[in-house]
Amino acid sequence: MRLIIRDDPASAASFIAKYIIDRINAFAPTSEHPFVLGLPTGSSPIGIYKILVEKYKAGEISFENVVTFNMDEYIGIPREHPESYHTFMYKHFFSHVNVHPSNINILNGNAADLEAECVAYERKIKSVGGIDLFLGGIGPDGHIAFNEPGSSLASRTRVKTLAYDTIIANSRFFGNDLDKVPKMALTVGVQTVLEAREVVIIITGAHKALALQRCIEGGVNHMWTLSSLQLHPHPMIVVDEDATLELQVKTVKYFKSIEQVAASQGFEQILPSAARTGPRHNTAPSDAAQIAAKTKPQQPSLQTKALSELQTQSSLPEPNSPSILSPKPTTNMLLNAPATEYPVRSHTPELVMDNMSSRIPEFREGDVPFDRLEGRGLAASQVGA
Ligand SMILES: N[C@@H]1[C@@H](O)[C@H](O)[C@@H](COP(=O)(O)O)O[C@@H]1O
Repeated sequence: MRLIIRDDPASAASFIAKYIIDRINAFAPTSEHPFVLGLPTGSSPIGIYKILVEKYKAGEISFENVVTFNMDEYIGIPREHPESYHTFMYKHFFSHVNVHPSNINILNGNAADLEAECVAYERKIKSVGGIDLFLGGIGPDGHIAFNEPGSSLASRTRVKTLAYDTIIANSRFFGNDLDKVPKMALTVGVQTVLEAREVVIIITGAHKALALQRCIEGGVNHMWTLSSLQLHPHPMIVVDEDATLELQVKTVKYFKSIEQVAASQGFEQILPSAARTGPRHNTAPSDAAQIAAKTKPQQPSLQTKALSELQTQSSLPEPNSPSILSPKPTTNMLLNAPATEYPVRSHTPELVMDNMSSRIPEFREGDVPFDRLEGRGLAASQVGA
């Protein structure tokens, strides 16, 4: 788990936008091998979309070969409704960048058969090779997408009844009239999110501080569905200072120090490599090897070996089609990483100056360092050195 803490919502958004741009550019997507991006709605990601649009206009990123999947959509309001998630996405992002309309996927909350719509969505995600990076936000009750408290942690895309808290929270977009807020939605499931190769979450504001605390310092729990991220190999949560208000001071200090120390020592965010996730259905082994080569392996010989081992065993069985009543979670390929694989790490876009090492007393000759940390300072002679 990486928890990136920034002063304010704008700095958190800037961090994530830069991170996504770096990831897409490093991936170098093509039409045969597109980058698959999961996207959220809500007020929290608006700042991220704004920067992505600016950077697209400045020529720093292209969405030409990016396929998108949105997290959720209300049931029963027209797609043209000002508060539909279709409208939101076109207003804040899609209308301003070069993503192909045919590469945009948003659940249809007016489908004649809503359950078939959900099954088809999961199938479509699999058909493009899975989601490379799922960006998300949370509700004040810790829900991710519309996976309300009590949602199964094995859930997949499905019809969901909204919790009263969510209806109240979202009524601000419907003239504060609870009756106008849709009571149901289509949403990707917790398992759908967990199967993304990377998950990046933005959380800002004091009203989400309790949720962040429960999700990070508490156990994995279906009442705070974001806590399921503890089971993901590469989760990154980016927050502002207000969102940390319920965390223990030592938790905040620790995560801040991770960022600084890890960057200085070369242990930044682990990226899902081709070897870790397995070749895509439509990716020839030679392409997969090229992708692995592009991601700056630290020990190429081991990584290449792991990749070729994976390729020989990688006729992964085609997953059975999930169904709403009997979701059959496919084996999480992320957890099948060969033990011999060396991690590939991302570059941290910006650092904050908080270094845990500055709080550790300097070592003086004759000291036993571990005892100094305990404040007991035994001389070397006392331990027979
Ligand atoms: N379904 C969406 C979530 O995906 C989103 O994370 C949440 C938070 O929205 P906001 O960022 O406006 O607080 O709103 C809705 O419930």
